[in-house]
Amino acid sequence: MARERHRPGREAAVSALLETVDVTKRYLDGERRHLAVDRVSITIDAGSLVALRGPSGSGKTTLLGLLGGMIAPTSGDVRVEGESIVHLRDRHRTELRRTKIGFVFQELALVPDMTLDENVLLPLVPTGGATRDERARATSLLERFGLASKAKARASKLSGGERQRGAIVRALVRDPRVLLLDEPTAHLDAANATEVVALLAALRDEGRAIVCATHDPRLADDPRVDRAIAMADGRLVTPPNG
Ligand SMILES: Nc1ncnc2c1ncn2[C@@H]1O[C@H](COP(=O)(O)OP(=O)(O)OP(=O)(O)O)[C@@H](O)[C@H]1O
Repeated sequence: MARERHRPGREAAVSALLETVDVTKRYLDGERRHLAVDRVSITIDAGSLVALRGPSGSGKTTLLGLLGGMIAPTSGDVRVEGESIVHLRDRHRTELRRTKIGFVFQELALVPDMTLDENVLLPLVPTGGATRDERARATSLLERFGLASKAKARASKLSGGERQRGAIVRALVRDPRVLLLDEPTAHLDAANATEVVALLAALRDEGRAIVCATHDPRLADDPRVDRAIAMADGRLVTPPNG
């Protein structure tokens, strides 16, 4: 089921930031082929918070990976700000991913033996480390997310909620316009889940496109979510762009 919320006065600011056109991903699993995402066309606007829901194995994580250029499609197109990322050379795709897209994926959790501030600056290491502005930005993000006092704590000593907020800060350190999150409220208690949803809504209000794969009704049914899109067997259950 796709659900749309109308926000009066927001139309002028809205424009397509992310788009897939008939995108398909087929995994080769030994001799077997598995169709994880099947001809999905979806448009995600700037300034929108989207929940992607569906049963386990329906293709949510794969679609997130396709949207972020981390997974190469078998066919179809993926566009960021109107530019196809499918045919970009690897170097350009990596650069685009670094600058425009933030990921918070379950398997990319914080490094337990590093401090929170080291974790947050980690995405900047491949390009020569943080500049003074980037350090200042990381500090102000940690403050904004209520983590300033934990900056020097090892990630292994943080609570689940602090780790999740820390992972979101890390994804924001380059100030991307697109944020993709896999199960951002899983394993959080009610108070922490509510806080994460409020933070995502605030980041949406700054004009970002935010897509969350989620099983969690505390997120998918929250009134601050603009669209809840359901997947089943690799397909969108209802038209996504209405
Ligand atoms: N690397 C892979 N190789 C082979 N099959 C894969 C691979 N990754 C995912 N799949 C299969 O593709 C299908 C979709 O997986 P995906 O992880 O996208 O689903 P999901 O909706 O995110 O599930 P969950 O909610 O459990 O995370 C599943 O059947 C899965 O087993």
